[in-house]
Amino acid sequence: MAACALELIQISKRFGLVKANQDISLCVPAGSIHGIIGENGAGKSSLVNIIYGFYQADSGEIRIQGQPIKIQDSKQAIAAGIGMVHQHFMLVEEFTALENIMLGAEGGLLLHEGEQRVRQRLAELSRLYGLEVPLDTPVNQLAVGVQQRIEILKTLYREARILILDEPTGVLTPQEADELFKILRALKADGVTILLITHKLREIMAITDQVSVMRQGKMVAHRVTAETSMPELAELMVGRKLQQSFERLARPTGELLLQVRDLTVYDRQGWLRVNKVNFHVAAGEVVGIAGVSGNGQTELLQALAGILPLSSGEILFAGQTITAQQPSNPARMRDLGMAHVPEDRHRMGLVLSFAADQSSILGYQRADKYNQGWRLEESVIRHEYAERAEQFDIRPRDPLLGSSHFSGGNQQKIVLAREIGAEPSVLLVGQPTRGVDIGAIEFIHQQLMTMRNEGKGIVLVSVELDEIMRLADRIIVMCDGMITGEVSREEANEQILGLLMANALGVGVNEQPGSSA
Ligand SMILES: Nc1ncnc2c1ncn2[C@@H]1O[C@H](COP(=O)(O)OP(=O)(O)OP(=O)(O)O)[C@@H](O)[C@H]1O
Repeated sequence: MAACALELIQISKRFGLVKANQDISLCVPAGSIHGIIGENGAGKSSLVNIIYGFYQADSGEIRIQGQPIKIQDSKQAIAAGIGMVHQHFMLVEEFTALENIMLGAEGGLLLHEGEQRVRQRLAELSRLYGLEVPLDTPVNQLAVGVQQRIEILKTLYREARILILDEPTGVLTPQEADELFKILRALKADGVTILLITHKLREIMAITDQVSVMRQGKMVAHRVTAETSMPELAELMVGRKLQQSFERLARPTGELLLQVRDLTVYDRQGWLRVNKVNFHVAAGEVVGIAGVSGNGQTELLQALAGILPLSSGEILFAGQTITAQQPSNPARMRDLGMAHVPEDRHRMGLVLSFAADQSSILGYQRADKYNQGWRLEESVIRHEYAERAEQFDIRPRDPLLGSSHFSGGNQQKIVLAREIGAEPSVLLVGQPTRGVDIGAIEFIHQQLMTMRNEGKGIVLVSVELDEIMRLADRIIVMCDGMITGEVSREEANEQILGLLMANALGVGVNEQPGSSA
């Protein structure tokens, strides 16, 4: 086996009472792709944040190419040849790709001559590893997959030879994930060492050479990928066998809960995002909305939740008609019985500086049960949070811990527990299991199915086709803001959905098969 490009020796890290990492030892052989898996809160992000200098280990040693090294900040990590692509990108959205890549690399924006040099180098890197990136477009106009390529390019421009990716496919479509894997294989072929954190065992099997399993802060197993299997890894991660199916009551769908007619929505930058969309949701059904991310699904959910204004068309919900002239807002939609789990929990689902129990009532803080005169009823909030944390297995249980201090998957559970706990008649849910471990995915799917079986309506946006096909009764596909098709649960398969996602059938504005009007 090749020498360790990166070696960890008995790394430990505590946050208050939480032992995030306990005596972690790991050797990542040079030029290999090494996976790390583990449940939410197992300590994966903490570990890579230590390697990248965001956190300091309480004890233990890091060695790069056999040499012990102290990494006190990200500058030192970069100088040691380590690059990191975070779960949440670190790009300045208004800047172009080029500006982002240059930012901080050579003291900010360069003179024209310098810029040409940078462009040349980036062109070389792009060619070498298949990293196509439009350099002069502001980042906020680029698809998520492209933004991620910018992050990778940025690390390579800084000469990273060890690349850490923290859940890189959580935000990608299957096609974008395939692209990423091609890039990772090209990097590996060139001798780059890759450390990959993911919840997706299929990805582990497809791309890694070795895999290490973490549980509750400890490293519990190492395997050569070719010598293990998904069931073995799943069991090592959660310490039990997973249930494969859940109860889906065969029930006739009920009354119409939500109708959307000719809905057109522009985003805050003035781009047309939702283009004359028609669909409905009945009681007792999950309507899945599939699509490559960035094709209007986010804005559709936001318009339904009262966050984005309608440009034209109407939403009929709970006896109310919402139009451009008669707009709504999030508080009113909540009062009417619409709950929303936003796709981006960091920006919209939580206030990161709030304690967990405060985040758990966000948006519902005006409800009578939480208020006593002018004051918030803290004991009621705390009691309710304790119940939800127990039910959703939010770890750690501490209601006073800041929301930013929870692991990604546990933050997601806080948001889900709040919105499902509000007992809406329609739940809008975007990427419910992004960053969530397989045990928790099973639990969340079960919760959504229970809501459906109880006669609630669910609009489920997900880039995970497996998830949509598992949960949805009907699947609507969006491309370029339009509905390009609708398939029943029985008809759905990856090929059909893939074709509709690419609008290969060339559906236009006036011939939407998803129309229910
Ligand atoms: N800054 C912090 N302050 C307090 N506790 C923290 C902090 N960062 C992490 N923790 C805690 O450390 C533990 C490990 O968290 P970590 O984010 O490393 O888990 P993870 O395996 O990456 O989880 P996920 O898959 O959900 O992203 C968790 O219990 C978390 O709440």
